[in-house]
Amino acid sequence: MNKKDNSSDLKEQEKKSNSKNQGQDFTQAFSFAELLGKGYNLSSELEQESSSSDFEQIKKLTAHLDPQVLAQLQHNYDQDVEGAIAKLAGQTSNQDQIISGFQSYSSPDFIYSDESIAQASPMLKQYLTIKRQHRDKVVFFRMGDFYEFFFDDAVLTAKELSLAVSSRQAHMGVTVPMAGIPHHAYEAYAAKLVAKGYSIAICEQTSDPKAKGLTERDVVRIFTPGTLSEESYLPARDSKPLCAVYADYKHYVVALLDVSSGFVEVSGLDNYQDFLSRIQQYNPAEIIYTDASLVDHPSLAKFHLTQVEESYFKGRSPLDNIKAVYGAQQVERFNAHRIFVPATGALIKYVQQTQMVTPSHLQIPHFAHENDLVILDSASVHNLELFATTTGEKASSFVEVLDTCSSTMGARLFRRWVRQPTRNLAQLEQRLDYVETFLGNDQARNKLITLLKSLGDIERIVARISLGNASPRDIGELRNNLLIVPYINGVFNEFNLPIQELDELSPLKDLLLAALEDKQPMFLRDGGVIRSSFNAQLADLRNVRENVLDLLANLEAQEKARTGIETLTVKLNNQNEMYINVPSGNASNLEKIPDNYIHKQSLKNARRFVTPELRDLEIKYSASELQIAQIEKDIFTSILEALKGELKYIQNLANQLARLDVYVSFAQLAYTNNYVRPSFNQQSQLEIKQGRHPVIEKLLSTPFIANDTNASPTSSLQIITGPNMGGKSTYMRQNALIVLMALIGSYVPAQSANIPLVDKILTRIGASDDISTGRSTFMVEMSEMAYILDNATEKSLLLIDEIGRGTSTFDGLSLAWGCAQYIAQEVKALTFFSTHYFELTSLANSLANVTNLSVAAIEYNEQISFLHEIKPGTASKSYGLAVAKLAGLPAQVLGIASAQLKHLTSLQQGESTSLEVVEVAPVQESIAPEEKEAIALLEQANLNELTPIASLALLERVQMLLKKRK
Ligand SMILES: Nc1ncnc2c1ncn2[C@@H]1O[C@H](COP(=O)(O)OP(=O)(O)OP(=O)(O)O)[C@@H](O)[C@H]1O
Repeated sequence: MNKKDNSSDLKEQEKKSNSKNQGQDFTQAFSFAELLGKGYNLSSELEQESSSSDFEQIKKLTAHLDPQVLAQLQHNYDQDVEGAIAKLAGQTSNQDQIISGFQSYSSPDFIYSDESIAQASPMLKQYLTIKRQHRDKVVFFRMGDFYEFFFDDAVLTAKELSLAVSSRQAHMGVTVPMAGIPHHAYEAYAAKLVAKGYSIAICEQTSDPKAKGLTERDVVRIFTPGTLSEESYLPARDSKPLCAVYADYKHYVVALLDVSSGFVEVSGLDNYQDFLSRIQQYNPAEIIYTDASLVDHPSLAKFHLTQVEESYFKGRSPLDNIKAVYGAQQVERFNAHRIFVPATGALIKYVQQTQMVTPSHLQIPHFAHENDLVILDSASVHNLELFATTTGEKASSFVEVLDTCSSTMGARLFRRWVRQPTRNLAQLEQRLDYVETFLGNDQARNKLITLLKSLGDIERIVARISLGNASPRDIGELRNNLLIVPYINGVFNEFNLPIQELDELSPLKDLLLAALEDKQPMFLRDGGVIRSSFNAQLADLRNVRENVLDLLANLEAQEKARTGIETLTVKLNNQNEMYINVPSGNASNLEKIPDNYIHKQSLKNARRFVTPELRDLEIKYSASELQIAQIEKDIFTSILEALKGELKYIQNLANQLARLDVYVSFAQLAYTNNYVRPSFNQQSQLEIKQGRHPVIEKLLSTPFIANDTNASPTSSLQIITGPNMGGKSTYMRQNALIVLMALIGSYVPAQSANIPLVDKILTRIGASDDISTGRSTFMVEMSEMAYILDNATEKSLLLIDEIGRGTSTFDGLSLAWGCAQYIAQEVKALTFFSTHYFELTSLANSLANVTNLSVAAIEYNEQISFLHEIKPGTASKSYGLAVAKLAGLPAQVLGIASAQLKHLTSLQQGESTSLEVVEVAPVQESIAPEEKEAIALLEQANLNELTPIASLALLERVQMLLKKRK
């Protein structure tokens, strides 16, 4: 659209606004109101631009509107943007109208060229210069009371945030769409965009907007999906971490940072597949990289990938950044792990660049030692339903069902542990010792749960203090939490074993107790943050404000007594002026006026005076409001500074509380669900007595059948056969989940469990097309299998469920056999291998480390009943037809299938040569005539009229018929 079109748009609006029902045309009026709102706020700058004819037009157009309608719309717009927009969207019925004419708009690259910037008006020049540096972000450009969006950003925000888009004068022949939001509502809008995966640059006015000339502007904060610390952008019980990835010729590195808590972890992997798995495990909200080939893999396509300059990762900058944040001591530690430097340094720089401060809350990086890591491939995370079920539902996932943490800090730590199981034995035993201790006293544990439930999110408050966006409410919350800590320490004494006490941070607590009012406002500007008792000047000023009328009354009484003028009054007017009023009708009054009264004003019936004392009070009173705000601000800032100095200790306390919460919740889980403490071994032995599936047992309404597991290097490959629906997948998953639970330090659902410290849990369960990468079911299956065969070791745990289903029977069987034999002979990992190919069970005849297991089922009268019991040996048959019957397949189909099954069996035994079409007569209704009669009797009975006796007779007849049927 060019300028001509644009002005014709405005003419069209003018025409509409002149029409009789202009007041009812909400949509139209709304956009005028919006324009007007912008016009007011932009006026000084727009008017300075020689070519601001559009501004003139806006003024002209809005002048036609009924002022009342306009005022109301303006008010709606300011008070309730969301509501006004929703109303607008509702009335326009379709979003296209809101962005009329801009659907296919795209601003050309040349508008960011030097030439374009040179030709732009001053304000646009400023905008383009800033936007040129932030092309990949939506720029929130502050203009007066609004944040404005221009060009593509305007069209994008109009679409994503349902804003009305207008256009200003064209630049270089290119239409300039613009949209805007009121500044005070920006958080909600920004949160929406960030949730949709956009990055945002907030550009503020950095010089006084009232001063002459162009207001200076600069980007003060960048929001990206992985660098958020504000509560409104983050899920409470999970984190949105940032990852940096790097590789040299030998190693792959993933560095993780949770900006909202300061947690940093770096892992080095020696192969690309493990590197990919590690990223999946972390599930970052954003990944930064410089080398594109490193992230060019379909499994990473779902992540928000941000390419940064090479200097983030290379040269001196990374080490300098590490030094700036952690000091020389940590640099030495990094010297021993040089490969960790680039990615860690890049993380720090990215946070500096987006938050515009050097973060002081980053925790000492945890180097994930390769010997401690347990790799979970993405198939395991998916198939073990750790964070969502395979159908995408969150509520019945492992973490949701087992998260009983009392605080959000604990809930996030629990999820982090689930993502990062460990095989560091000392660490696991220490966690389990705590769980055991807390399990030891139910009453004390319940007290701890109550206390932990009242905790706020200290971890995130620490991050906000460090990044400079902590609110008074945050600090009030911190104070309240510090008050709880001594009580928690008190409960520790009730347990049998000694528990290290939490640091109560008493000096800090005392400071906050003394300084902060009991209740804190959200914003400092709302006032009432600091206690009067904390600062004498503040007390004095508040006293003046709150007690001014009393003070004046006292003064009045005092002056009356001193002067003897009975009718004298001391007044405060609307302009905050104070004076002594002496009625002048009585001459004796005037004679009594003392020397220190200074004449202020003479009225017809009175004279007004001030005294030095009264003037002091007046000055104090007028200035008190601003002074109070200033004093509160100064004190609050100094408190924040004090807290920054103690950040490490507060963070340490937050970490301790989070861990405590997880231990207590593990103890509570163990108590309510009858879990047991696992033991560990390095010999790849998995021995579980009466193991259960931790999630299914909680969701089933019927009792869960517990099963034993005994796998070791002498029986490392366990082939499981049995009917569909028999419980094979459940059994395999339960084994993996029990191992995983043990490797995060939890008790496990079993009577006893001896768990191997496995290096990887790799899974191949179920078949699904991967539409996103265009791979067929069979291709996905084979790729996953290839990864497993390539990466599994003797120390791994493998779950393989029905490999070879997506191709012909013989191909499938041969492939399944090949994989099973290779795993048994070469990989030697502990493997649960479920299959419907009975042929595979004969592997056990020739390979010593292969064991056969089967799921028991009973078939009676063509009905199948599942026992869900796992037993040694091979299943006698597959019961596929019985299950199909259960599922309701037509009887005729079952008849054909049954005949073909017989043929196939004889074919295998060489008795016949090929399959042929089988004719099966339409199956007669399997229902007996007696049953039919019984049903008809029940159907026809009028229950409203049946007497009790007749009902009994009917029941008797029905029962007799059913007994008679064959
Ligand atoms: N041990 C158990 N105790 C109670 N119910 C169970 C048990 N194991 C499985 N089930 C129930 O049986 C259902 C089917 O189990 P599962 O999916 O494990 O069977 P399967 O043998 O793997 O079947 P298929 O071969 O068709 O994949 C489960 O959803 C669960 O409700």
